[in-house]
Amino acid sequence: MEQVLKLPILDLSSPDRSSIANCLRQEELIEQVLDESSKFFSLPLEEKMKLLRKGYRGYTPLFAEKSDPQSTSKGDSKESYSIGPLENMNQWPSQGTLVNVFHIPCKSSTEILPCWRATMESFYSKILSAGKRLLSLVALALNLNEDFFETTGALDRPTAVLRLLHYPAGEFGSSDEEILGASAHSDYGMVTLLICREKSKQPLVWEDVPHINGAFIVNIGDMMERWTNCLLRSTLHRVIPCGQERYSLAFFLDPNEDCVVECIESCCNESSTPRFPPIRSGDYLKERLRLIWGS
Ligand SMILES: O=C(O)CCC(=O)C(=O)O
Ligand SMILES: [Fe+2]
Repeated sequence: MEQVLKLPILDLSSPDRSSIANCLRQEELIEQVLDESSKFFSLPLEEKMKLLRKGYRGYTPLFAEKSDPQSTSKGDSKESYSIGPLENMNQWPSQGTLVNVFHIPCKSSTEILPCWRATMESFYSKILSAGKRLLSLVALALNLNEDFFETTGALDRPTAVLRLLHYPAGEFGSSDEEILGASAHSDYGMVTLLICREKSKQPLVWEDVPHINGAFIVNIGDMMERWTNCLLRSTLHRVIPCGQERYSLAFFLDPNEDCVVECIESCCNESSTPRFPPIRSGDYLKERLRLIWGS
């Protein structure tokens, strides 16, 4: 029998939580982003390869990433395109100019995707403010000031990345090789807001996370787990192929690269001492990304 995980559903649509509520009401925009995303992924491979990932931004082709670096498979059966941050470009020397972030100047892409950049920028700004509001609620839940993640500097030029994901349909592995859409992993940062168009089936040992229209799935990331001394646990998750094409959008809201992530005072005491040494967010992220890309 299929098991579906009963996750708590947080309704943030009360008037005093307007920025999140406004974002969650953007179902039309979300559909547009998914449409624009599918148009991008339907471009010929050579067009997409012109936009190959620089740093973490840009196009990552099929099998180029292993979300679980220990996996012996040839890679995840997904392709992705990562965007962000939109401003303060100098913090990522590899990223180049604003135009390069979107890699749009190639003529055919401009013609095929006239609304692409505007749609992504609009969605990026909205999901960023929703993520920030969500973090203020996390802070309140931890008995901290609402602006805790602002005052630590985490949200001052955060490492916030919108990732468009496409899992093509089809059998990719030989019978003795298990190829997953995304091999098992937890996300690395603070919180991830996830939207998907198709729901994927997980075998019994994993639990199926249902998609609800107009809602995000929220994953706690590893840096949040370190900050809270495991009070908030990061979520191990994966995507298995279900024989159908699948599109999703993941928004990773991670701290400013210079932010030092160390156990929050209210999350440790004499019997629960800090489990992790302080780390600089940028160093931690760089190492985790090096492992999944193998470079
Ligand atoms: O596509 C999904 O549903 C999950 C993607 C994911 O876990 C990731 O990119 O980190
Ligand atoms: Fe993930």
